[in-house]
Amino acid sequence: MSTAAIFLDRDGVINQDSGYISKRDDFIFIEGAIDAMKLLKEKGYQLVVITNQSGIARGLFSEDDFIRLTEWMDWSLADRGVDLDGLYFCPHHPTEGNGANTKPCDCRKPGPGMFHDAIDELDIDVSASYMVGDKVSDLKAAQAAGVAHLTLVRTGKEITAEGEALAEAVYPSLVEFAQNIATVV
Ligand SMILES: O=P(O)(O)OC[C@@H](O)[C@H]1O[C@@H](OP(=O)(O)O)[C@@H](O)[C@@H](O)[C@@H]1O
Ligand SMILES: [Mg+2]
Ligand SMILES: [Zn+2]
Repeated sequence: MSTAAIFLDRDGVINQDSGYISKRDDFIFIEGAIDAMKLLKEKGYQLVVITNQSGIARGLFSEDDFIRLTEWMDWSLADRGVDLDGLYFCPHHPTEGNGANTKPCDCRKPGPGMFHDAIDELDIDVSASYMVGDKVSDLKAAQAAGVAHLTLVRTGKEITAEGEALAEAVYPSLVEFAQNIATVV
C-alpha cells in the first residue's frame, strides 16, 4: 500500500540557509526542526528530503563533501530519534561551473525529477502528501510531480507574492506545520 510523505526542502526548512552550506560548522538546525520531524514521523508520514545542491556544479564543494555532511546530518537526526526515509539531491546547474555537473537536468527544482524518483522508490501516495519549502521553485517542482499539498515556511528565503499565491498555507516554521497537519489514517 502506498503511503503519505512529507517532502522537506533542506536549506531554509531544516537548517539555516546562509548559502551553499557544505561544512558541519555552518550547518545549524533551525530551532524546533528536529522535534517537528519526529512529530511528523509519529503522525505516520515518511520523511523525504529534496534538495538542490548547485554548490557542487559551481565547484564550491564536492559531491563527497555533500555525502559526508549528509551522513553527519543523518546521525544527528537518528540521535534524536528521527530516521529519514529518503534524501534526494541535485548536484547540477544549467550554466554555472565548468565540470560534468554543469548541464540542464530534470532533477533541479523546479523540475520534478527528484520527486518522481522518490515517489517510485518509496511508493508514495502523492494525494496524501505535503511539500514544505521556502521557495516557489520548491512548490513548482512538487506540483509538477502531483504532490497534493504545497506549503511554505518563513525560516528560509523571503516568501514572494508568487509563493504566497501557490501555497495552500504559509507557516512560521516546520514546528507549526507539524503541529497543524493531521495524523495519517
Ligand atoms: O533549499 P535547498 O533546495 O535544500 O538547497 C538550496 C541551496 O543548495 C542553495 O541554493 C541556491 O540556489 P541555486 O542552486 O544557486 O539556485 C541558493 O538559494 C543558496 O542560498 C542555497 O544555499
Ligand atoms: Mg530552501
Ligand atoms: Zn539535477
